[in-house]
Parts: sequence; C-alpha cells; structure tokens
Amino acid sequence: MTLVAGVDSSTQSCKVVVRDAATGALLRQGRAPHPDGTEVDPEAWWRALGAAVEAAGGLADVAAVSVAGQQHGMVALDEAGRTVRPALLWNDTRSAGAAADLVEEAGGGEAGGRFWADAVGSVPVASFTVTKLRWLARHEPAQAAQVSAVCLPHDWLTWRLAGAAGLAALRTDRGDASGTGYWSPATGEYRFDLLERAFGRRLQVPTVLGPAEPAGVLHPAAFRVAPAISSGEPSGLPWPPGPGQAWTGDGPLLGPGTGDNAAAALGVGAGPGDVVVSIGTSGTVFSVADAPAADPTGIVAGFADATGRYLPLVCTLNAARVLDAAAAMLRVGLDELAELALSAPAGADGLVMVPYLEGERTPNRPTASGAVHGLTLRTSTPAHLARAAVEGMLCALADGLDAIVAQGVTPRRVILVGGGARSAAVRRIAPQVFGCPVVVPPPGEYVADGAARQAAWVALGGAAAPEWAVEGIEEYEAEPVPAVRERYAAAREHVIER
Ligand SMILES: Nc1ncnc2c1ncn2[C@@H]1O[C@H](COP(=O)(O)OP(=O)(O)O)[C@@H](O)[C@H]1O
Ligand SMILES: O=C(CO)[C@@H](O)[C@H](O)COP(=O)(O)O
Repeated sequence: MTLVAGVDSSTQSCKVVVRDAATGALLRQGRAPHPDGTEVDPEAWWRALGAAVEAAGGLADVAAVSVAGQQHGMVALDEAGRTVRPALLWNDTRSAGAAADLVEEAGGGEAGGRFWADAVGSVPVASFTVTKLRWLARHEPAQAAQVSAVCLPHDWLTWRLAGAAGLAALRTDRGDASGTGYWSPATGEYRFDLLERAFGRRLQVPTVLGPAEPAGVLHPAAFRVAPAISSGEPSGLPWPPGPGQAWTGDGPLLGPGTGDNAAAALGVGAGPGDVVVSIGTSGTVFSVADAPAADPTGIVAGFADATGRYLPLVCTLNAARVLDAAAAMLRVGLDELAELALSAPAGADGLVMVPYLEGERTPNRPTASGAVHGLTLRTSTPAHLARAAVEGMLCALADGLDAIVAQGVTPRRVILVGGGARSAAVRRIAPQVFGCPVVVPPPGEYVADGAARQAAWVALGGAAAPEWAVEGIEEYEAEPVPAVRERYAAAREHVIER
C-alpha cells in the first residue's frame, strides 16, 4: 500500500492525516494547537507540525507529503533565511490603511478596484500579503531593510521540510500565490511592479509550481526525531539555513502544497455547481471555476485552485469564533449553545447579532465592532442570544453565497465543512438562512485531506488527483426563512467603530 500524508497548518491548529494514496482510506492522524494572536513566530508552526506528525505516527513510511496552510500570512526572511519579525496573519487588520492606500494610488474607488481586479484577480484588503508588505515598509523600516524574500505559511513549512536550502529553493503553488496580491491567476505570472509599488523594492519570491509538481524531497533530518521537534529542540537540520542543503537522496516527495481553501476544495472533491462553505476561524464561500474571476468591488476574491483551475472566494473574518464567543458569554459549552439556539424560534423573535467581533473583511469594515439589535424583555434570554449568534454568522456567509452566485455559479449544493460544521445548530439552521439544501460530510479534516490527495497525485502521477470517495454525507433541508436575512440586512449597517 502506498501511503501519503497531508498537513493543514491553519490559524488555530496543525492537523496531519496519513491516508492510502489509492483509496483515500484514513490510517492515522494527529493535531497540535497554534498560539493565539494575529502575529505568530513561524517557529511555533514548525513545533506544532512536529507534534502533529509525531501524534500521527511519523512520516517514515509515506511516499509523499503536502502542506496546506492558512492563506496570505506574510513571512519575511532575511538573506540567511531567518524571519525578520513574527508573521502577520490573514486576520491581522493593522494593514487596513495600507490596503486603502494601494487602492487609492491605483485611481481610487471603482477605478482602483478595477485596476487591482484586472491585475491580480482581487482587490486588496488588510488580509492580503501585499498590504502587509506596505505596512512593514512604512511602520518598521529597520526590519523592512533586512528583508530579502517574502513567502506564505505553507511555502515556509514546505521549504523547512526540504532542508531550507537558501532563498532560491522557496516554492509555492498557484492557489496560495493567488492570495498575495502580486501574482496573477489569469496570466500565471508575478506582478513584480505591484510588489515593488507596495514595498519600495523587489524581493525574492517562491517559484510557482504546477498542481502535481514536486517541491523537493523531505529532508531526513527534518523529521527523524519528531519528539525532539515537539519539545522545541533543534530538528537536526543545519540552522540557520544556507545554500546546498536541499536533500536529493531518497525520501518522501514534497508536494507543492496550497492554501487551505484550495485544499478543502480538493478534500471534499468539489466539482462544477458545488459551493463549499467553510466555517473555521474564517468563514469562506467558494466554488471551483474554469475561468478566473475579477470582481472590482472586492467582495469576491479571484483566487486560483489546486488543480489548475480557479477558486472565486468570499471570506469573512468572523465565523467559528463567533460561536466560541457566544458560548463564553453564556457560560455554556458548544453543544449546549447549539441546543439553546435550536430551542429559540427562527429569527430569534427579532434579535439580530452583527458578528463583527474582529472587525470585518467582507464587507470591508476592518475597524467595526459587533452589535446586538432587537433586545426586548422577550428576547433577553440565552436561547435568543445563542440563535442570534448562529444566524448572524450564517447571514454574513449567505451574503457571500449571493456574491458567488452573482459570478455565474448556479449552486447544485452547498457543502458545509470546518470546525463550525460540527455544531448541530449550524447544520440545521444553515439551509433556512442559505435558502437551499446543505450537505455535510462526516466530521473530518478536509483541508489536510485535500493536501493528502495532492500528495497522492504527486506520488501516483496521472492527469488528475486520484478519486477518493467521501462517504456518510448527510443532507439538511429546511424551509427558507427570508425574514432572517432581511432583518440582518437592516441591522448590519448599524454598528459602531472600535
Ligand atoms: N461542536 C462544535 N460546535 C461549534 N464549533 C465548533 C465545534 N467543534 C469545533 N468548533 C470550532 O471550530 C473552530 C476550529 O475550526 P477549524 O476549521 O479547525 O479552524 P481553523 O482551520 O481556522 O484553525 C474553533 O473555533 C472551534 O470552537
Ligand atoms: O484568508 C483566508 C481566505 O482568503 C482564510 O480562509 C485563511 O486562509 C485562514 O483560514 P482558516 O484558518 O480560517 O481555515
């Protein structure tokens, strides 16, 4: 049996799955937490990866491994390959002003949006790497002066696994490159002029690989002693990295990896007409498309996928953590929160939560705070608040679904994944809010699975990733309740800035 491994280095944790390359059968898995915060030392991801690999029984017997990661995070490296500062993550909003400046400098308003959408498929918001580079150049000139290369979380982990053989050895894929703001999905080329416009000078960037093109071979020192890595001891790799350390001997192949949403699309086997809604730290709504998107309003990001196609995507900053926050406010667990939400009527008798707890990305409201509207004596109950939290989070995603449909996608079905899909309330209320049936694959790690499926493609070769069946899919149907969205639409403009 040929085994492959997939990694999901996401915002809150690192997950590793080991699967049979031919059938996709799950053999082993492991996970480890990431630190909180919107800036993180990449070494913490490396240690979590070591711990998750160890929990998954190691990588000694796999033929290939691919890393999927949270998109957009800025990992800035000096000439020797050391990080010059902690990585700024996709959900760090300090570069909101830089995003606005970049759009303004391109003509502002509609013209600025059109310029960026035509150039790179997306209009920059604070999440995009290009805005973080501008922020770094303007706010931390001393660190900026040390930067020689910029890459993304999955690029950095793949590079470390390969032996970190100098900056020229950095590799990425189309999916993750498309979230930088300086790579065009339509042309498949970097826009160095835009990188320079943002940062003031050119930087080394990873080579963009095709969907099943190997990024190298797993360095034997990288995971020979997984327990040592997880306890923070050196991995055995020479460090700091330098030229000539790439491993060219035998070992598991490294796949190109990809962004976590592109990996989720591979993991659930999304096809034409499937719209995936992922409720993790971020909320995302996306579909696989044959042509690149270029939405000048910036609502839909025109990303690339991990198969050579495209991935129009809407992303909200507030998803599963809205449920975490509501549960904390009500001093209940997540299962009890779901029970409470389901015990209140649809629409929570008019109680509406606008869930901008971390500001918001779509709509672009980086400095907004959340709000609860419609408090009366009747609605001042834990059940109403729980329902309003679930509905508010889903309404924001339903707005995203409308935007994806406006791109010409006719949804055959909505596939619900991510940690938030484990909530019974989310599963049952989603079809009421989305106005269409929702299918939920069994709880699993679909980003790590997508990475594993990419690794299987790399190991087995062929024109496409091997077909892996997803079994045990549940379907949820419910009468749509348009009033929930109408009341949310009226409420969402009424929030105050933080
Ligand atoms: N039963 C549940 N009900 C609601 N939310 C859940 C449940 N189980 C996990 N979650 C939430 O899922 C989130 C993590 O989801 P995940 O997709 O792993 O996130 P990420 O990929 O961004 O790290 C956490 O915020 C967690 O609270
Ligand atoms: O920024 C985006 C998509 O554009 C996010 O979806 C990140 O990719 C983080 O994903 P999670 O950790 O929430 O899954």
